[in-house]
Amino acid sequence: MLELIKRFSGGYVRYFVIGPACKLLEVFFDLLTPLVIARMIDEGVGSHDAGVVVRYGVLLFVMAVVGMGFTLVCQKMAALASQGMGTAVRSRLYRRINEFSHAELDRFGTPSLITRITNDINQIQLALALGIRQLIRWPFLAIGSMVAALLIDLKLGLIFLVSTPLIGLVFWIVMARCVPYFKQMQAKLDRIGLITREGLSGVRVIRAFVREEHERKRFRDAAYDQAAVAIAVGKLSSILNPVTFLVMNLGVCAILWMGGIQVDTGELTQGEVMAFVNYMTQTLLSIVYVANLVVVFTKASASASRVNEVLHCEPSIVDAGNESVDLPSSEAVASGEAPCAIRMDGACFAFGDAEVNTIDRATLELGLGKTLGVIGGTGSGKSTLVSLMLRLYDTRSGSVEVMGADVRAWPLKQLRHVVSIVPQRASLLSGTIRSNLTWRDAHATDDQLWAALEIAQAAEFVRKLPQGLDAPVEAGGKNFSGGQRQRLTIARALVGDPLILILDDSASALDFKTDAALRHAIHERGQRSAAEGGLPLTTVIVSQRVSSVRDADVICVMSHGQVAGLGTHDELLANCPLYEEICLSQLKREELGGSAAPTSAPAVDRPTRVRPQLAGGEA
Ligand SMILES: Nc1ncnc2c1ncn2[C@@H]1O[C@H](COP(=O)(O)OP(=O)(O)OP(=O)(O)O)[C@@H](O)[C@H]1O
Repeated sequence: MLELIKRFSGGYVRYFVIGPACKLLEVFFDLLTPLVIARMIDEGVGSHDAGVVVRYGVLLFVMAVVGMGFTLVCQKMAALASQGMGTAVRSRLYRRINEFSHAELDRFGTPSLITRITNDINQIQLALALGIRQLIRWPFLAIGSMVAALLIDLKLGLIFLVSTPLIGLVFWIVMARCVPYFKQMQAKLDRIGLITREGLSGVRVIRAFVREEHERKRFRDAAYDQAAVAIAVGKLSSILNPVTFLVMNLGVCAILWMGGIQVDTGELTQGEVMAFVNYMTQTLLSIVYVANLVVVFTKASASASRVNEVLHCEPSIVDAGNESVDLPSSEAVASGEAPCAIRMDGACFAFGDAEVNTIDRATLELGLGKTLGVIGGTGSGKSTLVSLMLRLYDTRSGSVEVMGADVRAWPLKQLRHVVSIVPQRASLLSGTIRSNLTWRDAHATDDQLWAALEIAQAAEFVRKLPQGLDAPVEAGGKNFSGGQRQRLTIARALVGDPLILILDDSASALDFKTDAALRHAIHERGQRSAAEGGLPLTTVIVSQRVSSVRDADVICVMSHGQVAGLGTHDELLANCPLYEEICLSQLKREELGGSAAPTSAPAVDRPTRVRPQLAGGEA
């Protein structure tokens, strides 16, 4: 917590000074009040002098108004500092999360990051506001009241010296037991967040599979789990108030009893006894508030360590800070001297600290303008393989090169402008079609957007929308069908003229005809840019469908994270049993043979070098 305050309190130091200073002045008036009341009783009430009572009454009123003025200033300072600092921490946290590579996002998990940026920062803001408003007030009020009481009468003060440590001890014992529960409560909140998020985002499929009861139970269990911890804390702390008030009231009784005797003997006045009772109440109530502050600060400290954990986590994928990578010239492409568009050499990758590689010694080369098809069973590593090509993850060993330069040497922005991916899950943000299409190029013209929509086979349905490019897109694109969402995300990836386009199973919701038309249009677009003197478009198509990859220049067959086969459709049919098996599971044998000429006619003279590598790494 202190670390966050040190780091983010920069522009708010004055609020941290003025706020507590005002509070101190307010405490001064609070301490003075019992003395004024004592005078009012002794000098006014005791002698039946209404004038004196009114005078002291006016004084008390003025003190209350001035005290309230200080309170208001302090409240304002607390609000400005806590909201300002909270916003600064939240912005920094959000920035840091955006810097994270997929590895860090996997490590923390989205629900936990959401809880940290919302609930945890709220706890910190609450603690900051209460800190400014009350951290000074209650300890000073407690100590001040005790000192004032002892100054009035030392003997009666002994009651303070017994009751205050007694209550302090009870608080200490209870708090020591409660504190460990607070951390648990935050973790349990994370779980509730996770289940809520899964349940709400997957509500359609949950209903389709009649899993409502199961999901309700899962949520109920998580909520009860969290409630159990909260109840345990509640039970422990429930003894605090009764004990405090018991001790306080016993103390008041003792003061009235012993004070009464002293009033009889003339050692004390009635007003002083009343002042004593007020100070006693103030002291013990202060301890209650201090204990509440301890609870708030303990929770905030648990939250602060969760926020710090994210802030201290360095993104594993950072820009090397290099100048931009030079792209091959069209002359180099024409003369066949251009480097490969993509080259992997023994690339290995594993998620987190896993011992087994998810991608194991992947080696392949793809010439500029060529098409790579990636096929394989579910979970064989297709998506992970292509995510290495735009450095969403870093390899453990081996290398990945794009246009002849290691992906680590590329400025990330340039790499991700050159390589454009359409992820497996079509993701659209609320806004308009235009705002979703211009992610890669904010200045794209309408003509460019329509051209991308045409290639993505999306122009027809967008044209039918009354607002066209400005048609609204709801959160997650839920006002579009799965196939329409996929086509819009493909169009988005095409805007800004990428040189390498990766389609990660992103046409799965399209019918076969539209899928074929899409691949044809992408190929034509590559041909056009090459003919116009630009660099040809290189395409990577990840798919479970043989029909989507069979015409690719190179097909990479993935199995258990390894490249089990690499070659054209015909070559693989001849030498990769796994590929043949996949083909036969989707096509009749007579549909397999004598593959048609590739639709993606070579755009460059440089042939794609094929290095088949069988499962287990043997060549
Ligand atoms: N974020 C992750 N953390 C840990 N393991 C993961 C993660 N993402 C994927 N995996 C695992 O890595 C393996 C490869 O996953 P990947 O998504 O690359 O497979 P895929 O071939 O694309 O599958 P599919 O065709 O079903 O999309 C799987 O076993 C999967 O469980």
